[in-house]
Amino acid sequence: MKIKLGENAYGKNAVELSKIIRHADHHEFRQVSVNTLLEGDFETAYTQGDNTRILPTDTQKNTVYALAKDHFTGSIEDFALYLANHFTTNNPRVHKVQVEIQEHSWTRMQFNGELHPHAYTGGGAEKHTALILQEGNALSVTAGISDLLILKTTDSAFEHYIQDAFTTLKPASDRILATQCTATWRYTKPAGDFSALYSNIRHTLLHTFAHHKSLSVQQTLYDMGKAVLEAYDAVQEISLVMPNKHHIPFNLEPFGMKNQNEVFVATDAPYGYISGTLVRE
Ligand SMILES: O=c1[nH]c(=O)c2[nH]c(=O)[nH]c2[nH]1
Repeated sequence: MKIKLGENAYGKNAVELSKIIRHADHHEFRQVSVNTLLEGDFETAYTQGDNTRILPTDTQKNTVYALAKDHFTGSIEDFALYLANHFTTNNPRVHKVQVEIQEHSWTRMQFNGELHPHAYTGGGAEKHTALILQEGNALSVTAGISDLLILKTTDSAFEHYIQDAFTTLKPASDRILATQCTATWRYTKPAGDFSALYSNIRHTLLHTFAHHKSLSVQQTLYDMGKAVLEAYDAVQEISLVMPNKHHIPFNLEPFGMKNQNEVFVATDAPYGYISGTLVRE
């Protein structure tokens, strides 16, 4: 029997890095988690235990911290591009590099309308994400938001679906719409003002979610993605995952009370899983 090595890659995951950027009048605090992944001419490491071509994952981790000192000064996209380029140009055995960064959101405290110079509150689960793929000179930049918890208390319905022998769901003309949204979008070019693009795209996603009259999560997902592609030429395509975090009306009739769409059971599981990618035709 002949066996050969198929696809393979190696790198360091969850390199947890925080940084203070000291500006004249305030401290900027950043916290990221970095994954590096190398693909290339590493077959003999797997087949023969020959490590002579291997850049250890420990060194990859050290490289992230060392290069952060002077090169993590702006967006996570730019830092990931710098890291990918470093691994590509310094390691001829590497054919493809993937650098993935997740940034935790920290916001400066505000008192009497003034931002505090060095005290922060955490932003919960929401993260800004970036993924760089570099293959020689070819680069792709994908950015995104993960775990964006959003909810609206009206302007959401779900009706006119299939009714079969197992249907118990009641049509809802006015329901809570809640999701922990993950959005990822690929940029057309590997350069740009990625920080400004990120906050503008985030704003467009939120604005569309808030202002649109939803007939389903599927329709809301489509409208959010469409709004981004219409507003930003820099975005080539966008994917959204929007789990439906159900809030189910609680039956108050046994207590002689009418539930006027006010009291709900918030459920974790099971949950609806709605996803979609929007592309330019
Ligand atoms: O927006 C929704 N889409 C569905 O596909 C679905 N299915 C369901 O039970 N509730 C909902 N809501």
